[in-house]
Amino acid sequence: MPDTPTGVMLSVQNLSVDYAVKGGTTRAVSDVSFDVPRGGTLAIVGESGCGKSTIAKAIMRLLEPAEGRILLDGTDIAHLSERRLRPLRHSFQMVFQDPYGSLDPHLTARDIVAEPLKKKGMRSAAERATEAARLIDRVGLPSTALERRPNEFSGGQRQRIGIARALASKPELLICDEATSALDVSVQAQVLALLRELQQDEGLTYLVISHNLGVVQEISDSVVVMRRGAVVEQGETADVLTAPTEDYTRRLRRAALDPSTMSGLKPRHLVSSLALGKAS
Ligand SMILES: Nc1ncnc2c1ncn2[C@@H]1O[C@H](COP(=O)(O)OP(=O)(O)OP(=O)(O)O)[C@@H](O)[C@H]1O
Repeated sequence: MPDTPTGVMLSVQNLSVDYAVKGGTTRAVSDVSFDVPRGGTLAIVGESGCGKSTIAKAIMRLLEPAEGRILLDGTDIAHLSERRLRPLRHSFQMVFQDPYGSLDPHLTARDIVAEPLKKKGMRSAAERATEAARLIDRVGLPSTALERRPNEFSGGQRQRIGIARALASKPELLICDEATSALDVSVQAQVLALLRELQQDEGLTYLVISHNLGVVQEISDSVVVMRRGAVVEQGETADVLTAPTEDYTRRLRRAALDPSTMSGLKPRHLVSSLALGKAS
């Protein structure tokens, strides 16, 4: 389509998002632009309240932007009606921070993963069960997990179920909103390793929302640093994190290196070495 650069899966152009507040609106995100190449990973990082989740919600079209364009594989979805959006919905999926809150506690893992298959039009219950079993295996869980309910899993295992559910729609773009934030550092590393493996195998494109520079360094090719709803700095992750040009990024980096903040910026090899274990 017209002005999406070739090979770009997601192009966010001059995005602004408002929230309705008493007596008017407040601008939470202002004039944000970035491109995510197909098969690549872009991270959005910044302190609490800087607008990261608002951007994710706008791309998921849980919110309608005030201004700007959101080109998904060339189609501007910023203002599409729900009816016109519906056929595209499967292609962009989200993995949430709180895997417990986002999984229906009454359903088994099989039913949780099978639900989007039904929505997608897979009519046969037997086919859905087979595909759910394949996906549960794909995310590194044993087949005994299929019959269990969310409260019978650890946080890392629940996050794997959330990932399997997202994969069931066969998405092209996965938005991970603080997807590993609630997990211990070693479990976090395992989930990041799984996400990387899935990306290599399935050619997925990732938008990763995180306040944790360690996660950003571990998983992303490029990064957008945000503050108070606006972009402060953006570029290749290695460049931005090793030689930030902005004071704000330098402060984020210092905070991440300070053990008392627990943010955990770690050399890549160290996080990778933690990633060798299996599903926790
Ligand atoms: N429903 C809402 N109504 C009004 N203002 C909101 C609403 N949701 C978020 N905001 C405001 O928009 C700004 C951006 O919030 P957002 O949740 O996107 O930040 P964030 O960077 O994701 O923060 P965190 O890391 O804490 O989740 C904040 O100032 C927040 O207070």
